[in-house]
Amino acid sequence: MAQIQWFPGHMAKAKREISEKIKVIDIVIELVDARAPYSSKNPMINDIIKNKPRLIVLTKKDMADENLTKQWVQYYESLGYQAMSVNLKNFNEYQKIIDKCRHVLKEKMEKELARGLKPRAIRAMVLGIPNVGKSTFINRLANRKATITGNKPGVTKAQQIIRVAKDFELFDTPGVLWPKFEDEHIAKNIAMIGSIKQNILPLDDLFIEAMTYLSQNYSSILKERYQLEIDLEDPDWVLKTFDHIAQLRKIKPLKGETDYDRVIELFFSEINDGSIGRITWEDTSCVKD
Ligand SMILES: Nc1nc2c(ncn2[C@@H]2O[C@H](COP(=O)(O)OP(=O)(O)OP(=O)(O)O)[C@@H](O)[C@H]2O)c(=O)[nH]1
Repeated sequence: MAQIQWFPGHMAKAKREISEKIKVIDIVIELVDARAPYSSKNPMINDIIKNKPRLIVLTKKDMADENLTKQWVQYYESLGYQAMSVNLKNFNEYQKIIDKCRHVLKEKMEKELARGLKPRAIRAMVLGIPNVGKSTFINRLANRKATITGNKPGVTKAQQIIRVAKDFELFDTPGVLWPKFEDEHIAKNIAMIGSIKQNILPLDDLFIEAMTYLSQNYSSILKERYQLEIDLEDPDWVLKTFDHIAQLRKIKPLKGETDYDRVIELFFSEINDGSIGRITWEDTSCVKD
């Protein structure tokens, strides 16, 4: 779960460090969370990475709504980016990511060879806001086959470039970027996907927002998981929802009242571990810029 507190100083430092590293890489692998593929993007990413080739990877596709994931991949492709969705817990997916990077850079590498330059490995860097799977991605590839290729010019000692395939190298630390904080819709979504601590926002509000969204978009999940049907027209729907879940899950009352905090805790733990079902918190109509 995300722990970073972002201050202007942190943001400037992250931006500076990434801009520096970008100089020695061929491609940026931008990870976003498939459950909120717009809200989990860094607001300044275009400015930070400029025209560097980029692959947008929607992670956690196993936790997201399949149809919406397709829609989002198509959306990013329609903007001219290479995009794909993956489940980083599945090792087979990693090869697809590397293949896609090779595809993106095919022409560039061929041109280099034609100019008489020595064949060399593609060099990539992983970027993304907290909790989108950056460490999972790097660690998994590194454990498989990690050869430290030593310090290269422009790379500080603490940061190594690791070779993960014959023709593919990766920075062993990711670029951690800040999320968009500016509007409530986005703050809610990044809380839902664990990129900011959920308790930064009032949890009861977040619970109500989530239940409203689920009843409008995923009523079948509510029915299946909690045998719950919400009537948003009913002025008492919130209290009824709390009572229903408390009863269903046998949550002990607290001083004769429903233990609201326990219900909220249980609900968010099921959201966080994905046991609630596959949910995406936004479709492409939410894009503003
Ligand atoms: N189900 C599922 N879980 C994933 C996937 N990718 C990552 N995770 C899980 O998501 C959580 C966060 O992954 P990390 O790799 O720590 O994410 P990060 O971007 O490095 O996070 P920070 O260190 O906060 O910047 C971990 O519990 C991972 O196991 C995925 O594709 N599917």
